[in-house]
Amino acid sequence: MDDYCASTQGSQKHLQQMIDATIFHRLAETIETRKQADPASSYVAKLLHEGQDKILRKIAEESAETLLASKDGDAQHVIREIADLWFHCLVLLAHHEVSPDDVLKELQKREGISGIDEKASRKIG
Ligand SMILES: N=c1c2ncn([C@@H]3O[C@H](COP(=O)(O)OP(=O)(O)OP(=O)(O)O)[C@@H](O)[C@H]3O)c2ncn1[C@@H]1O[C@H](COP(=O)(O)O)[C@@H](O)[C@H]1O
Repeated sequence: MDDYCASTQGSQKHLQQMIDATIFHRLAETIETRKQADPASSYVAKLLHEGQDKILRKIAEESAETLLASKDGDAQHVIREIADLWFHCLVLLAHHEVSPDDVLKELQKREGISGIDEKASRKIG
């Protein structure tokens, strides 16, 4: 039993190390450091300094550009626009003092729950 617990803890630690190493987390850490940076030398600091409305405008802009890239049928362009969109969403999360982990945990909670079933259960209540 002790061996089992040790091995489970070992794999959980390994999993956590893998999660910590993702670009989402590295980028979120960089964005966090930019809260103290000079807006003249950092794009993220500039966005955070200009505030929520500027960040939301960028998200709306990048969403529209994603839509246009998709309608053009250009998958590589879609990838670049979604990268812009996700990046600006990470800046919005930092503005709200929350981490990408909170979003990942929300997705994890929904894992395996069909959107069709979830919607139907809303109608019953
Ligand atoms: N991943 C990104 C990233 N993706 C996109 N962008 C910037 O997001 C902007 C996208 O907006 P647009 O294409 O509309 O460009 P724009 O017209 O110049 O923007 P606006 O003047 O309208 O605000 C561009 O300036 C891009 O350079 C990014 N800027 C920064 N990062 C990451 O954030 C880190 C910190 O950046 P700094 O804070 O600038 O050091 C970097 O090391 C990168 O890892």
